[in-house]
Amino acid sequence: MAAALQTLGGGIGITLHWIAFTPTIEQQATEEQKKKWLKLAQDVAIVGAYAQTEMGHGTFVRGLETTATYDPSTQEFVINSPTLTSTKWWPGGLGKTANHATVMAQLYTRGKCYGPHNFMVQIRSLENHQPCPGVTLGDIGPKMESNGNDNGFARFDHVRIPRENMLMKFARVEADGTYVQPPSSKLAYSNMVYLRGTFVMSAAQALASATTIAVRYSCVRRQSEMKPGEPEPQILEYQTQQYKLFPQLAAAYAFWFASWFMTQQHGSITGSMEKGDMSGLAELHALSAGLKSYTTAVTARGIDVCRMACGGHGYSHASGLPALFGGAAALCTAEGENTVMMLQTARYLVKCFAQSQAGKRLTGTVAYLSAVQPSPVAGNRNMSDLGTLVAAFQHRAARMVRHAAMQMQGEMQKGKAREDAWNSCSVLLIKAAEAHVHSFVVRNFAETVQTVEVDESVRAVLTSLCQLYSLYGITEHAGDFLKDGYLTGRDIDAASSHLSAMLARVRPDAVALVDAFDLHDKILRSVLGRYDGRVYEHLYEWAKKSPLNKSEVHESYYKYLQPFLKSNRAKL
Ligand SMILES: CC/C=C\C/C=C\C/C=C\C/C=C\C/C=C\C/C=C\CC/C=C/C(=O)SCCNC(=O)CCNC(=O)[C@H](O)C(C)(C)COP(=O)(O)OP(=O)(O)OC[C@H]1O[C@@H](n2cnc3c(N)ncnc32)[C@H](O)[C@@H]1OP(=O)(O)O
Ligand SMILES: Cc1cc2nc3c(=O)[nH]c(=O)nc-3n(C[C@H](O)[C@H](O)[C@H](O)COP(=O)(O)OP(=O)(O)OC[C@H]3O[C@@H](n4cnc5c(N)ncnc54)[C@H](O)[C@@H]3O)c2cc1C
Repeated sequence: MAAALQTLGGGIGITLHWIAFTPTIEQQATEEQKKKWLKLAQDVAIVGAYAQTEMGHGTFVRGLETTATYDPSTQEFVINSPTLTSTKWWPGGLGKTANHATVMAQLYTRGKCYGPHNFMVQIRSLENHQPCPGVTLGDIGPKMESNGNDNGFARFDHVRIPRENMLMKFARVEADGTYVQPPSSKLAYSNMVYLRGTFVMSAAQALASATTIAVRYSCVRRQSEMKPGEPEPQILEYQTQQYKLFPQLAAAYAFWFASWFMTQQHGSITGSMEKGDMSGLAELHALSAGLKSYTTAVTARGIDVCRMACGGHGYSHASGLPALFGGAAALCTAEGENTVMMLQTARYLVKCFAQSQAGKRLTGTVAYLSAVQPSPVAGNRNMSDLGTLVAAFQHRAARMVRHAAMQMQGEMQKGKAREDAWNSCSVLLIKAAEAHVHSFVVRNFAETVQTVEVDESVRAVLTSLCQLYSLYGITEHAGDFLKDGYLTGRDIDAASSHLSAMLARVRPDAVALVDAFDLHDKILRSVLGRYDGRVYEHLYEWAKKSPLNKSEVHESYYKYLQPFLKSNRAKL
């Protein structure tokens, strides 16, 4: 049943029950509270939404307006939407599906505000699914994609909930209204860190889906003449088609491996946090925010490249690519808008750079910032060597982080306030953070292909894919590598020719590489990407099922076209 609900479309949105509501109980509820709600959620005996974003605030969580005011006389919290802009807006499943929600609200007790905290609120009757007293619910209307999901709105008119409905694993309010501080105020945000981490795998899956569709179709589709008089070639024989698709295919593998690292990091750091060691939280936040931002942005662009590479049929919903693009586009905004998330990573990098300047030895994903020499040693580099490529990306990132941080220091030395200096350098900061995440993805890709337990012939293919991904990144951002002479023009030319060689080397394994994602036709939902390659027959069958083909002459002819034609003919 639960699995069936997961796939239900048509106004039933249960995705967020699984990826946000239930994990929030797991991560933010006490053991007592888990006994009350966790099994109900896991067995889908209740259906929940994660209600944080409001009409007026999504990014700035500290600016949320919904209030939860503690009433010690009844030991209840009063949940209220004081303004129109405080209306909860966007949460998946909130409109028509969920009967519970974890509501993020500003906590007030004894007249003082303690900032955003999570509260469990029943929003619909378990008997007849009608909204509970004081709760107004609805769907926010059609969206770019995912219209099977009822992203909804909710308003609360002084809705009373028991004190025990505050998720109190970290912070709590005692019966007399005393607020007990959490180890870190950011622990209330821990589920967002978790969800951002899962978006890295969603991005990898989405890009894997798109490249599977486009590569398979590019082997079915024959078009034009490569040589006069010869049969039309598979469009995948064109180097331009390989240049479009293979870097996206390589990125899908890169992001898949990055999501493995993200999952492992999340597990290990949250494990330490359970024992009271918060030292890894900052790195976890910076990594999850940066990887989510970088992988979802590259994925959305990459899916559209795959769509365009499939010509007109790529633009049809039969391809599955428009829906994938719409979904991936959502990942760029949801769970922390990409710009804001990359700025969070930049904030961490500037902090680490300052620590490194003060002599601290950096560790983890920023360790390279301490190690990289500012003065580059130019020379003929072996641009097919993975170690050389990784070092180039780390040098680029270190240079850009140093440049952005020094620019900011310069602005402050001119008398600017830190916040103004930050804002006037934020484009540089974003580019530096992107370079940092890019270097992490390349390094992780290289380390994974060198250590993953596979047959040596498979390792050789993965190594070519990693070289292709890295060389593509260098040629696409050549200026960053040339700027301080770390790479020379000859190096960039060498990178370009190696990239061409990699395109040709990956070509024979391209179909095997997408088949390895093992995405069933039922998941791909694409006529172009069918495993059996029978595109044309199924394209025709798909079109015949179009609602417009239910009648030979559509009713619109009689309503509009016929009278219009008649009146025009009458004027002749
Ligand atoms: C095989 C299948 C094939 C394909 C299928 C796959 C994919 C298909 C394609 C797509 C998928 C399909 C459809 C897509 C549809 C929908 C997507 C699915 C689900 C959507 C779910 C979405 C849910 C949500 O959006 S929930 C709401 C999310 N909201 C946010 O994320 C809000 C973002 N804002 C914030 O987090 C914060 O406001 C902030 C920006 C971080 C600022 O916080 P704050 O102002 O408090 O902090 P400061 O910036 O001042 O920094 C202070 C200090 O705190 C540290 N900090 C901040 N946050 C954290 C944190 N989370 N953890 C730890 N530390 C944190 C920060 O670093 C500072 O530290 P220092 O002072 O030391 O520097
Ligand atoms: C498909 C989908 C599903 C969603 N599901 C949920 C859900 O289940 N639960 C939930 O609570 N929310 C959900 N959301 C809401 C989502 O979390 C917010 O849309 C997101 O956090 C962005 O906030 P916003 O929409 O208010 O945009 P804003 O924060 O207003 O951002 C608008 C623009 O302003 C820029 N900006 C904002 N702040 C800064 C800054 N400090 N520096 C630089 N630029 C800045 C942003 O970069 C962005 O370009 C969903 C959204 C979508 C699209």
